[in-house]
Amino acid sequence: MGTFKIEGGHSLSGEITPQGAKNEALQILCAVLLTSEKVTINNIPDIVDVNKLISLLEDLGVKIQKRGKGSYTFKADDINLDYLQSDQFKQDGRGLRGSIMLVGPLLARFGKGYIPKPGGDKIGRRRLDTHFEGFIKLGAKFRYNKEEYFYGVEAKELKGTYMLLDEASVTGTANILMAAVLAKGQTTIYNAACEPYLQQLCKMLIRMGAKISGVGSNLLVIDGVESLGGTEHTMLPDMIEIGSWIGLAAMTRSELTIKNVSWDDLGQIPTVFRKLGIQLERRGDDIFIPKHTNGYEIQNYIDGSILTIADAPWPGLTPDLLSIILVVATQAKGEVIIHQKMFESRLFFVDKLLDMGAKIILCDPHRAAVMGHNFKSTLKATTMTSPDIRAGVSLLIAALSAKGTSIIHNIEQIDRGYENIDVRLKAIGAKIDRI
Ligand SMILES: CC(=O)N[C@H]1[C@@H](OP(=O)(O)OP(=O)(O)OC[C@H]2O[C@@H](n3ccc(=O)[nH]c3=O)[C@H](O)[C@@H]2O)O[C@H](CO)[C@@H](O)[C@@H]1O
Ligand SMILES: C=C(OP(=O)(O)O)C(=O)O
Repeated sequence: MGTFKIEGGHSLSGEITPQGAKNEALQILCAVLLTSEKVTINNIPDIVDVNKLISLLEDLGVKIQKRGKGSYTFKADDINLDYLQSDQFKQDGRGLRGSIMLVGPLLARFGKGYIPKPGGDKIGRRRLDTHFEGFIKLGAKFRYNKEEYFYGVEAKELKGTYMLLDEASVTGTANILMAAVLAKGQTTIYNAACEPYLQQLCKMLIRMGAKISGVGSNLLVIDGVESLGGTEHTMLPDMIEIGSWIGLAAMTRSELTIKNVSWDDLGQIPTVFRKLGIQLERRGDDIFIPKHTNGYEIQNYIDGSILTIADAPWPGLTPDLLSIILVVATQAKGEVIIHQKMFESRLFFVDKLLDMGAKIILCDPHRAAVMGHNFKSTLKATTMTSPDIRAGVSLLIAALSAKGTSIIHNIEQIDRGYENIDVRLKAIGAKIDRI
C-alpha cells in the first residue's frame, strides 16, 4: 500500500497544467475496437486506470504504438476473441470501471461482448442494468453467470430501435452508442447522458464515419453504418482535475494559474466554486486564482436561505467534484449543504475531516452540512487512508492546508486518476513525499 507524507500549512504558487480527461480516455480507448483501421489518440493521461485499459486492449490483440508522451496509435485488425473467455480476462477486466465499455464495441463488430463485474470506486451501488437493457433492445441475448459475476451479450445482428434509458448513465450511454453506430437502421437514445466525455466520443465516432445527431443533448439519433474508419483524437483537459486544483488553491490560500482548461467545456464548475466565494479569473483559456488572503465567503440564496450544492447528470454538476467542494467549504466563511444524490457511500470520508477538526454534520449518507472555519482554526494534521479517488484527493488538499505532517495511505486510489500528482504538486511548492 503506497503512502504520501505531507507537510501542510504552506502556500503554493505557479502554474499547473491539467492532464487529459480520465473518464473521456476510458471511452475513447474502447472505441478503437470499432475499426480495423489505425486510430491515433493524443493527451492520454498516464494514470493507473488508463494504463490498465491499454493493456487489456493489447491482450485482446490490438496493435499499440507509443508515439510520444500521451500519444499512441491503435490498430484493432486482428482481435483475439478467445481472450474474452480466459481466466486472465476475468481477473484483469475487473481492475477498473471503464472496462465495461469494451462490451458495446465488441458486440457491434464481432457479435459478442463479455465482461466480469467491473471495478472502480466503491462508492455505493453501481449497477449495470442500463447498459444491458440497451444491448437487449438492440437485439442482443444477455447472459449472466452469478457465481463468477460474468456478464455476456451476443447477437448475429444488431437492429436500431427507440430506447428511453432508465437513467442517464455515463458509461451506459457510451456503451450503447458504440453498439448502435454499427447497428442496422436507426437508434434513438432518449435520456442519454451528455457529459463532455460523451460529446467527445460522439465527435470521434462522427470523424470515423458514424452518423449521430443530437450531440450534447439527451436525445441521440444514430443511423447505423456498415463500418467505421480510422481517425485522430485529442482528449480534453480533465475537468475533475481542474476543479481539484481550484479547490487546492483556495484552501491553501495560494495564487495559482491552471493552464489550458478548455473553459467552454467546464459547465457549472466555475460558477459553483464562485458560489463558495472563490475568485476565478478567465485569462484566455487559463483560470487564474488569486491568493485568498482574507478567505472566501459562501453565498446564500437570494431569500437568505443556506446554499445547497448537489450533483446531477450533465449539464448539472458532476458528482466527482462534490468531495472536493466539501473539503473547500470547511474553511469558508458560512454554511453549505452538500447533497451527493448519486452515490450512497461517497460522503463517509467526512469522518477523517472531523478528526482533523472540521465542522460537519453528516445528516444521512447523501447529505452533509458544513460550517466553515473561515481560517480562524486550521485543520489538524493526521494519519488517514484514502477510501476512493476523489475522497483521496480531498484529504490530500485538507492535509496540504493543515498544520503539521499528515500521512495518507492507500494512495493507489489517487494514482488511479491523477498523473504523477506528487511531482506536479511539488513543482508548485507542495511539501509532499511518496514513502
Ligand atoms: C469511468 C467513468 O466514466 N466513471 C464516471 C461515470 O460512472 P458510471 O458511468 O459508472 O456512472 P453512472 O452514470 O452509470 O451512474 C452512477 C450512479 O449514479 C446513479 N444515477 C445516475 C444517473 C442518474 O440520472 N441518476 C442517478 O442516480 C446511478 O444509479 C449510479 O448509482 O459517471 C459517474 C456519474 O457522473 C461518475 O461519478 C464516474 O466518475
Ligand atoms: C468514480 C470515479 O471513477 P470510476 O468510475 O472509474 O470509479 C471518478 O472518477 O470519480
